[in-house]
Amino acid sequence: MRFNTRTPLDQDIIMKATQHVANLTKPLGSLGALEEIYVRLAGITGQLHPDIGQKAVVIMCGDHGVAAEGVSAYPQAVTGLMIHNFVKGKAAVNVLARQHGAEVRVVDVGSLLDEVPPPVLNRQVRKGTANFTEGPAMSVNEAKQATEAGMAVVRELKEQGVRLLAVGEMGIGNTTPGTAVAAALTGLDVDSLTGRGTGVSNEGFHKKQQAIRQALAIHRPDPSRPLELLARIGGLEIAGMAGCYLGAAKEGLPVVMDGLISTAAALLAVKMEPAVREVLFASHLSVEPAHAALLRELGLEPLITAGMRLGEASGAVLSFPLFDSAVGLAREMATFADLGLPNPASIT
Ligand SMILES: O=C(O)c1ccc[n+]([C@@H]2O[C@H](COP(=O)([O-])O)[C@@H](O)[C@H]2O)c1
Ligand SMILES: Cc1cc2nc[nH]c2cc1C
Repeated sequence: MRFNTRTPLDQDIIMKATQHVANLTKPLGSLGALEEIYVRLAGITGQLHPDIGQKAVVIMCGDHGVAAEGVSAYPQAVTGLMIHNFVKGKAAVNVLARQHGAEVRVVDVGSLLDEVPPPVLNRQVRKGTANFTEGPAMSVNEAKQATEAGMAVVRELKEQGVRLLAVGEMGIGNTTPGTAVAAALTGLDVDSLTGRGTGVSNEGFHKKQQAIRQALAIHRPDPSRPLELLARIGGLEIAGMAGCYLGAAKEGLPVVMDGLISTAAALLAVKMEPAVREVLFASHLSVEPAHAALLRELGLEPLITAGMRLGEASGAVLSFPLFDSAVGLAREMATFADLGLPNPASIT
């Protein structure tokens, strides 16, 4: 399957933005990652002064059959309970979204809930994945449906005026498929990639490594067939997030990833459609070891290292003020020309 995306970056604006940021009244390169953010936002939006005013966060939710292996510190019912918590506006991501002016869109692509509380979008493809230590997590068609649900949500948000997006997830057990996807895509060994997720016990940690190893042995996932890989060892919310990134590339919308699971979905989306890489931004560095490996593979540096491992797009939303700062600095700072100097090189 091909997901058509347009070529996102405007090279002419990139050149102008690079020149503009070099002419600001500061030592060359001294605003570090903020300069890169600004230039890339300009390239994606085609605007020398990018409009990222209207922001949204998408939280993809799904349950996992592999939870039956005892791989999480929390019971599976917490996925549904947290969906209700998002609706009440009481989860960490709701607080951060209020603080940083972002709308929260919760999408259920496959939790175990029989009744999905409004205004959560009910896009359940099935009620949780199958246990991937026994068979494929889902069918290729189900993975495709969940991916398309993510693409559709992003299209709607763009139409509603959203200009900067954060993507995250909720799904008890999902650091297990997240790590399996990371192992399959990076080729690194399971021992070095597996972390404790929500804080699983030693016993659970060994079961988790065992489950991942077994899944890789049974399914032999092929990185050159990302949709099939996603169906075999991924998850419904992972597919939904991959669709969000594909949608963002198609719509020319900058999109901020969160931790391990959302970054695994992003690398899958890049494997499906390489142009996705151009619209992706890393926010924080999760405690999960597989997260650093995935970011390395994507060639992206996290902005924040805060020892977080929450998920639900919390790290992504936390980074929003840095994006506003990047754009505000480029818009409001004086240039050397304003000080009567032709260009920064003439100062030395
Ligand atoms: O984003 C991360 O890097 C991250 C790291 C650890 C845990 N999580 C969250 O915790 C849940 C998965 O953890 P677990 O232990 O149940 O696999 C899921 O809801 C994620 O949002 C998220
Ligand atoms: C309480 C709780 C909240 C979460 N948010 C994202 N993942 C989570 C996992 C748990 C257990």
